[in-house]
Amino acid sequence: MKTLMVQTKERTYPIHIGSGLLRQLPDLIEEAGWSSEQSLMLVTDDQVAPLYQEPVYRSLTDHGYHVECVTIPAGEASKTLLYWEELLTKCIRAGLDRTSGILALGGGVVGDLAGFLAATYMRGIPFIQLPTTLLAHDSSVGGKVGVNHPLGKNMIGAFHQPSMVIFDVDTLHSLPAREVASGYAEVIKEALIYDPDFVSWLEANSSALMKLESSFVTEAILRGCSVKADVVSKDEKETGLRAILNYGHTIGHALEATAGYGTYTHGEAVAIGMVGAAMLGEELGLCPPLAGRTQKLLEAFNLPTRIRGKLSNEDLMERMRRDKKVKQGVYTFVLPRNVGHVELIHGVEEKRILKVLKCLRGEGR
Ligand SMILES: NC(=O)c1ccc[n+]([C@@H]2O[C@H](COP(=O)([O-])OP(=O)(O)OC[C@H]3O[C@@H](n4cnc5c(N)ncnc54)[C@H](O)[C@@H]3O)[C@@H](O)[C@H]2O)c1
Ligand SMILES: O=C(O)C(=O)C[C@@H](O)[C@H](O)[C@H](O)COP(=O)(O)O
Ligand SMILES: [Zn+2]
Repeated sequence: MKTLMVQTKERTYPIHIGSGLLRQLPDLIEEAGWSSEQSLMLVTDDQVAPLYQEPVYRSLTDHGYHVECVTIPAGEASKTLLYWEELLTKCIRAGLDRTSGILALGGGVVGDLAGFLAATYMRGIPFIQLPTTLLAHDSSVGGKVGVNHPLGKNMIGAFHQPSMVIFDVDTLHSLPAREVASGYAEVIKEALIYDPDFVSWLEANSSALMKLESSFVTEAILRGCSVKADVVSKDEKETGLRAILNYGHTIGHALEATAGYGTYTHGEAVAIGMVGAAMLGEELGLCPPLAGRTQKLLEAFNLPTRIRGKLSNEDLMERMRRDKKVKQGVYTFVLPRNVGHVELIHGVEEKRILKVLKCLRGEGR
């Protein structure tokens, strides 16, 4: 098992990464000060439940915990206020109190929703992230929790740090290929924003990584989580630096919401968004040519690099105007300066974005 630490004002907590960790859950959560006197709620989705709920439930109840299990339908469409309210009702009915804890067993959807539940139930109770998707190496760390609104991604939420992240890499072997690829989009993002050597390593090892060869995937998760943990430790609430973790997300989030949640996976949308950001960086003369290299890297991980389907520019632009990084109504993007280095740029002209959207539809380059 490898352990990284996240150090924020709210709390310092470990990210444990390794094989067989779900079997060691009772011992690991004890490290976070949890004990069988607490009631627990285990939140998961209906695709993860048949795979991993039972062993987790059994190991905890065998150690004397009282555990209530709740399941949401799998997929982005469940990350809503409706399911949040339904889960709150279950917490109240189950009699959870301020000493209770929530376990989020699943991908980013479960983690964000269960985390928001933990942030808001009785004004905040502890929770532990048990990520089961590759993408969730990103979502489980850093305390951004929340739900979508029909008008925009993650528009409702909070910062609420988990007490611990326990990433059992064995769970990745049941992931559909599309979700493996999607998870690598955020790994590639972490490399592109922070670490040129990491980018070269991903380029050199895409084939082993896509096959989920154990030492490679563990290293990718460790390096990705290190970037995330470092950025979050320096700027927990996104007053500055943390915005770089949003690379590719201005276009990405607009695509997800406009196409309908779940049409693109989050990672696919971010992949297209990163190509768009590289094109925009080039268009504005901020960086040397990077879009081609970005695209090649994403393609090596079977990720899309062009917009598909009929999505209107008006709808996409409207979503981008509502992006959470926007201040004083001007379009705001995280854009590259070079490989491994990005910056937050306010006031990008509409005509430049429209030109990039045209390229992303395969009409310009
Ligand atoms: N909070 C953050 O900092 C942050 C960071 C990145 C992404 N996110 C959010 O995360 C969400 C995307 O997360 P995701 O990609 O994990 O999606 P997800 O949670 O929908 O999981 C993807 C699919 O994989 C299934 N699945 C999960 N684990 C599995 C396993 N081990 N074996 C088989 N199937 C499994 C799920 O049931 C689902 O169908 C988005 O809502 C995104 O906005 C949040
Ligand atoms: O942790 C962050 O900060 C990120 O931006 C990570 C992103 O990968 C993630 O998708 C996050 O949920 C986006 O945050 P948002 O504030 O743009 O909703
Ligand atoms: Zn993301």
